[in-house]
Amino acid sequence: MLIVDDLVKSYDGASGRKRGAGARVHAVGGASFEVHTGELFTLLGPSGCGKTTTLRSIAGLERPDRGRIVLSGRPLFDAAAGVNLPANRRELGMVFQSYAIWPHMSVFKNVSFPLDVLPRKRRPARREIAERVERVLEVTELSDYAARPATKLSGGQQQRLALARALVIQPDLMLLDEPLSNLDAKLRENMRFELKRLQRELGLTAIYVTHDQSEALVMSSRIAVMHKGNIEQVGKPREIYTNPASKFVAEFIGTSNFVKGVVASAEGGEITVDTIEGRVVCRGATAAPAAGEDVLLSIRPECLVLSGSPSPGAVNDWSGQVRTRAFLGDAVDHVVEVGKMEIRVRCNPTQSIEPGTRVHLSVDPAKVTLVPVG
Ligand SMILES: Nc1ncnc2c1ncn2[C@@H]1O[C@H](COP(=O)(O)OP(=O)(O)OP(=O)(O)O)[C@@H](O)[C@H]1O
Repeated sequence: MLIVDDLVKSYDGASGRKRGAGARVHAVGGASFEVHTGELFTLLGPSGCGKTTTLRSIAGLERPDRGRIVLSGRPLFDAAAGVNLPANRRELGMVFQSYAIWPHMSVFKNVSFPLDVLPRKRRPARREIAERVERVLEVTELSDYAARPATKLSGGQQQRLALARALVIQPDLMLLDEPLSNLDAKLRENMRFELKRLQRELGLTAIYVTHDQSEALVMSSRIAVMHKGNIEQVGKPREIYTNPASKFVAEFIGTSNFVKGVVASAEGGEITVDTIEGRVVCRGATAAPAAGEDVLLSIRPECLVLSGSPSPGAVNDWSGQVRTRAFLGDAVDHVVEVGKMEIRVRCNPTQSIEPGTRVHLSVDPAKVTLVPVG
C-alpha cells in the first residue's frame, strides 16, 4: 500500500553564523520499506536514528533529498520526477507525541473541526459530519464526554481524543509518532492494547514510531529496526527477536549473550562453532557460514537452563559459578562465570541460586543464532 524507496534526508547541522558551513546531519540514509494494507508497521530505534524524519517525510512535513514515496499507486514524493504533494493533499491521519487538542472546544467540536474546515466542495453535509463524529467517539469510547471541554479529560482520554480527531477524516494511512509517550507507565500499557484493538477493528493501516522495544513487540504486525539513518532489519516481532540480523538488533531488542567463535563445520543446517570455552552447536542460524569463518553467537538469557549437574543429553553444556543474581519480579537474572566468559541466564522466580554455587548451563542448539561479526 505504501512504498518508501531509497529515502535520503540530511539537515544543515550547523547553527547561527556557521549555517551552510558544510556540517551535514545525515538523518536518513537510503531507507526502503513497504507497508501492506491493514498492517501496524513500526519504525523502531534509539533516539536520533531517523524515525521521525522518515515519518515526517511521508507526511509531507519534510522534503527529502532523494527517493520516492508512493501511497496506493499515487506518488506523494518523487525526487527524480519533481513530485512533492503538499501535506494537506496527502490525506493522512497524524497523531504526534505532543498531541495538541484544542482546549477551548468541546470533545465533539475537537473531532468535527477537521471536517468543518474542509473546502466547501469536499466538506460533508452537516448531518454526515455529526454521524461520522459520533461513530469515532463511539469506537474511541468517548461518547459520554462529547459535550465536555477537552481540557477536562484525563491524559488517556485526551490521547484517545487526538486519535479520534485523526480517524474522523478516514485516512488511508495513519501516522503515529510516539503517541503514548506522555502517558504514565500503567496507562501507557493499557493504551497499547486499546490502540491495537482500534487498529484491528477499523482495519487501519498505520505507521507507528517508537523507541520502546516492548511497545513495538506488543503492537506491531511488522517492525523496521532503524540504526543511524538506516534500516537494519524488517520482520515480524517474533522473527526479529529470535533471529536478529545484526548485533545491534540483538542488543536493542531484549538482551543477549554474545560469544565469539570460529566455524568448525557447517552441514545440513547444523553449525559447530569453536569458542574459547569449547564447542557450541547451533541450529538456529538463517545464515550459512563456511568452515574457518569468524562468527558471533547470540544466545538469549531466557534460552539458557541452569542446573546442578549436566542436563541429560544436553549438546551444549557449560559448567561455571554464579557470580551475582538480581530479582526482577517476574524473573531472576543470574550472571554465571564460565571460564573467561560471563553469561547472563534468566530463570523463573522460583529458581534463585546463591552466588558462589557451581552450576551447569545448557542451551538447545535451535535457540543459538548467529549474527554477523562487527
Ligand atoms: N530540523 C533539523 N535540523 C537539523 N538536524 C535535525 C533536524 N531534525 C532532526 N535532525 C537530526 O537528524 C537526526 C535524526 O532525527 P530524528 O528526529 O529523525 O530521529 P528520531 O529517531 O525520531 O529520534 P527521537 O526518538 O529522539 O525523536 C538526529 O541526529 C537529529 O538531531
